[in-house]
Amino acid sequence: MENSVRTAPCPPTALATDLARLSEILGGLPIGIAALDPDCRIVFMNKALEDLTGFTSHEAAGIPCHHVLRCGLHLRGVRQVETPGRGDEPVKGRETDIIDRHRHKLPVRVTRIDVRDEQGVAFMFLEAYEDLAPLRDMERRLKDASGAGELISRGEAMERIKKVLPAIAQSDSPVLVTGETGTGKDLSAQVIHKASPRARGPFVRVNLGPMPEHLLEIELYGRVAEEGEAVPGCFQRANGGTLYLSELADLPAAHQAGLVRVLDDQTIIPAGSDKGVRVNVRLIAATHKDPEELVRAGVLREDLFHRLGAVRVHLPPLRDRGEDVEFLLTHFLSRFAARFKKDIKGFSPRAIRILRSHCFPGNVRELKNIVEYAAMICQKDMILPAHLPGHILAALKADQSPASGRPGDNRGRKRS
Ligand SMILES: Nc1ncnc2c1ncn2[C@@H]1O[C@H](COP(=O)(O)OP(=O)(O)OP(=O)(O)O)[C@@H](O)[C@H]1O
Repeated sequence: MENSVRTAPCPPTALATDLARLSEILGGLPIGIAALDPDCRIVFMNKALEDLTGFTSHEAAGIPCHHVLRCGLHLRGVRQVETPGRGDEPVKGRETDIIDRHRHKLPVRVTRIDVRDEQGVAFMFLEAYEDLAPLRDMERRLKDASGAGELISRGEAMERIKKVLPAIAQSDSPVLVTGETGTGKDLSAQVIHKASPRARGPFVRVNLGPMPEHLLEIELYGRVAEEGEAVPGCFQRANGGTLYLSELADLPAAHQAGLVRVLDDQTIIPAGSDKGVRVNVRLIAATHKDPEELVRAGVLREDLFHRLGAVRVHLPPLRDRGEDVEFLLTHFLSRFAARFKKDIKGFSPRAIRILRSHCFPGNVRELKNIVEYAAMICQKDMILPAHLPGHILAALKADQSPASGRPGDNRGRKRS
């Protein structure tokens, strides 16, 4: 404080002593505090602001504030510095960004108060800087949990499933998610993770689709440093969180046996090592095939199926979800219209008839893609048949042909 008082031209001596006391008190506050003189030079900064800016109070004393407090408040417009007490609006809880010691933008909330003498003349300004980064981070996490990652539905089939997901999330058992492609297996796994006590841990997604054996081994269990650079496997990357393995049926039998061992003792052995590494991972596996049939065909090991299948979530195809189709069409249309900044009010009766009669072999993914395409090319306030992708109209025509014997309804068609 001594040095800060030294460079402040205005405060009377009594105040200098007061400031020394004040800085001692302000030093312990978790928000950044700066005192400025009437020329907007730094008089002192407390510890929190020193940590944020990377300047000590001693270094900053006497320097024009915009060199140290590099935020919108001090670097805006023609006047460069918004001068306190000279006709500018009062600064009370103003949200802006400040450049921190690492040259990163940090969101802050700034409040400024005038310190006045007996005549009411402001001779000093105190500014408080609240770090909003933790708040923004929490807002982002809440948005992720309830916004983009939400399973949208209205029909009974999905509502029933959504009701049991929170209970599944609370248990730590492995889960097997089944359902055709695009029914939301990956999304359901994310929902389970986000609602579970592991939500703060990582969610790691691995596609077990075709991969050479030796790479699969490394992808699953990692590699120790002796064989080159150490590579953490997906179990290590997911430590403390959830590992989502899609396309379980593509996992070769030898690796399935390894997976059973990991599920039993939560220990992995990285390639190039003979030492086990303990991991704390919840496993969610998925397949778009019928797991019982896979066991019968010898593709899925029975012991793995029993460990994974104790908790099962089966997502029905979209064609069996009744009112979900229209609900999802409306939901995605409002989302994409907003994203493309278009004022599209809905679907024309004919467009909705066509969509209603489509079987959506790609399920929700296909529906979402169709709406995205239609919203992108639509220049009217309504989605018309002409805005729908060609394959929908072609499928409709094929179904309407006399040879099909099904005039205009292709809902019963299953994905091949
Ligand atoms: N009920 C739903 N509400 C909102 N979006 C959904 C829903 N179901 C699926 N989606 C969206 O559809 C797309 C496909 O979903 P997801 O990847 O979860 O399906 P999947 O069953 O895992 O597919 P695949 O087996 O092909 O990997 C994603 O963009 C997902 O966000």
